[in-house]
Amino acid sequence: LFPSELRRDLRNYVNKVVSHVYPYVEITFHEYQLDNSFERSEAFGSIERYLSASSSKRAKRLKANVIKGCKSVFLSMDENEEVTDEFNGIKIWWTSGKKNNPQQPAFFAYRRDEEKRFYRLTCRREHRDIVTNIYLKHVLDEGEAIAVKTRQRKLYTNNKSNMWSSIIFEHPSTFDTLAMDPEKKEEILDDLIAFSKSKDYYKKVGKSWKRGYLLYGPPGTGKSSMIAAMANHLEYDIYDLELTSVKDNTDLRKLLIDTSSKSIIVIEDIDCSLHLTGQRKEKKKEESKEDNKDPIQKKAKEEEDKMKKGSEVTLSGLLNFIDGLWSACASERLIILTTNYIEKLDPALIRRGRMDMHIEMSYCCYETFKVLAKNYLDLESHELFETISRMLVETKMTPADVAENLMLKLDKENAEICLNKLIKSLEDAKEEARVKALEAGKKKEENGEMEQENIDAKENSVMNA
Ligand SMILES: Nc1ncnc2c1ncn2[C@@H]1O[C@H](COP(=O)(O)OP(=O)(O)OP(=O)(O)O)[C@@H](O)[C@H]1O
Ligand SMILES: [Mg+2]
Repeated sequence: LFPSELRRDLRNYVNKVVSHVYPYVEITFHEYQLDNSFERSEAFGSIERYLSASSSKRAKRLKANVIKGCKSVFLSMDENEEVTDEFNGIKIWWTSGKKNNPQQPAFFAYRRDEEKRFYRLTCRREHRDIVTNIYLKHVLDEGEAIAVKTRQRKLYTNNKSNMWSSIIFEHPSTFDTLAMDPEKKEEILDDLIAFSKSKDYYKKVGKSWKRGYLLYGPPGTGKSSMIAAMANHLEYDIYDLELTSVKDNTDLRKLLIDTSSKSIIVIEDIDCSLHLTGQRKEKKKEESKEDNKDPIQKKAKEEEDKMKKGSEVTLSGLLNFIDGLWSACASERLIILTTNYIEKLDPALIRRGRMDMHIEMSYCCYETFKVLAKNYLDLESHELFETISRMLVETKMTPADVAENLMLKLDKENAEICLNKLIKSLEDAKEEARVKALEAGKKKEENGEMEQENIDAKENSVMNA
């Protein structure tokens, strides 16, 4: 009856009128933003998690997904279900649905139906600003937080072919089981929590969202345990970077770009990895010699040097990374270096700003011992504690050694036997230290005598001459 043009005009007109009086705003979030996109929309995932956590109690028809390798069941709203949410007294409606797209090209036809899903938010028009500016951010943040909590965390290591391979990370160490000075522990915890919450702050000051910790101290004082405790506390993944199997700076960069957000990048025993220490100083010397050479020649020389050395990661490559040049592409990372010898490291590597916090893990003190006694023996106090406290001042013993003594190994062992075992070990250690000191003293004396003899001999020869 109607000419098609007129019909179209009329429909447009009706739509306009309806949208003018219709008091609601609708926003749709598709699972795949573009029809030809393979990448699942992050927002969709966050909304799904948010709704399943906050509204699934209210939705009547739910869909269960069992996550692979995980024992929990993940409930989400079924299709065409509606739930309401409240935010600051505002009512928001969410519906889930499926998009039917008959014109979908055959190429994408293998996609399962459920992969064309969407969530639609409806709110009153006058709430539009609050919903788009504040509520949606809240939903996305919450959704992301849920994802972090429920995901299985991984421990990644780099292999020879310059890729990360992962296993599930299940280290039992936590800040509760970590034995160290309680004040220091508190300080570290506060620092970590402040970091994990300061996304906006880092953005504001234009820094990439990362933080560096240097853990140093003798073997067996809990450096690796501390890293595991940090990862457990923040629920981050760990990337354990073995620098010696990274070929050169380019490979290093690639590995680093491959790391995900919310992770800790760990380089253990940095003093043993490569010749990072002092290398820069040598280079500087060379450079000043070559300052008057023209740049092309210089570059050629550098390349040649690199080839000769069989190309490897350099200190400056590592510094570049730590400075966030390459970590700028993604955020929320901790970088942790550990070493047994802090004095061996190039100061450039550990200056403040690169390594924000230097944490010393040291020999067992009384406070440390008390935590271990509580963890291993369930003991808060005992008459032998005083003796042990005194002995720990006199004798250096690592928490690892103390823990070893406190471990209940045989059925017949009890707390008192363990404490006595520890006292015995402390006595032995003290004796050992005494003998060592004596020997060292003797050697020094001998050396001193020898030097004196040398001087005497020289004087004699001068006199004779
Ligand atoms: N501070 C500590 N609190 C609790 N347990 C500790 C502590 N220090 C050491 N241990 C115990 O000793 C073991 C070895 O500690 P850890 O591997 O953390 O030492 P480390 O400092 O990393 O040593 P290394 O320098 O040799 O790598 C741990 O498995 C843990 O059980
Ligand atoms: Mg270690």
